[in-house]
Amino acid sequence: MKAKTFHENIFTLQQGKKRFLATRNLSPGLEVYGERLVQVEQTEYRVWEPKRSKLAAMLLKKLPSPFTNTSKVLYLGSATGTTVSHVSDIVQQGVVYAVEFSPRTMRDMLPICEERPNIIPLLADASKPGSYANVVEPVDVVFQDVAQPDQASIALSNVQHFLKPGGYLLMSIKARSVDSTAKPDTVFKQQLKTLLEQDNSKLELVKKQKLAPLHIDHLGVVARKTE
Ligand SMILES: C[S@@+](CC[C@H](N)C(=O)[O-])C[C@H]1O[C@@H](n2cnc3c(N)ncnc32)[C@H](O)[C@@H]1O
Repeated sequence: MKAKTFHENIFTLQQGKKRFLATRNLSPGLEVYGERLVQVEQTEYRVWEPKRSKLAAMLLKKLPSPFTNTSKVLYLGSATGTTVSHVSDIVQQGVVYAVEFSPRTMRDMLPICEERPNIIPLLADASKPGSYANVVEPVDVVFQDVAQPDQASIALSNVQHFLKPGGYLLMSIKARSVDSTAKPDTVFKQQLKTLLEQDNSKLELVKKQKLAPLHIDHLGVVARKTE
């Protein structure tokens, strides 16, 4: 098995003709959700399955990754922490503020936070950023995967509260969660308009890319805050 740097703490592992995306394990010896651990030379990696993670799919689809080893990240829609744990691997010296509004789901993520001190769990509604403004500091990256009808507005209000100028928003827009009757392309256009064309948006589009076939009717978006 060979490990090749993909970006910062993100790697591709090559075994014969098979390639896997993986992150460097922040908690060696511990898996988080049943993912494969792979040792290459002195380093342990956690295999990151793009079918289970919109963020992994976005990176594989060549959307740019703004993460560094020290990034501060606001993660909206953390669910049980599957992808959050990989972000925790990627920003080893940084911090991940992980927002989830379902108490049951959040409860499943808490054991992960005990092993990973760079994750700060926040039981909160991402559409009310003021409710966690006393905890979250200005961040380098906002990642959003809440699958809600008002996804773009939720992303925008968090960007306005927390994203540093020059920072990046990454989001996955799920067309069917916004409007299950409209054509996905119509939904994507309308959500991008909300995100980018409001007077106070201050976001410029860097790249967008559909995530099919890994995630059907999802659009991955990367935007940069201009000021
Ligand atoms: C598609 S799942 C996220 C999957 C996760 N990002 C991953 O890759 O492991 C969406 C999550 O967002 C949460 N969610 C939806 N609306 C939310 C809101 N307004 N505030 C906080 N969490 C929300 C849901 O409870 C659900 O757990």
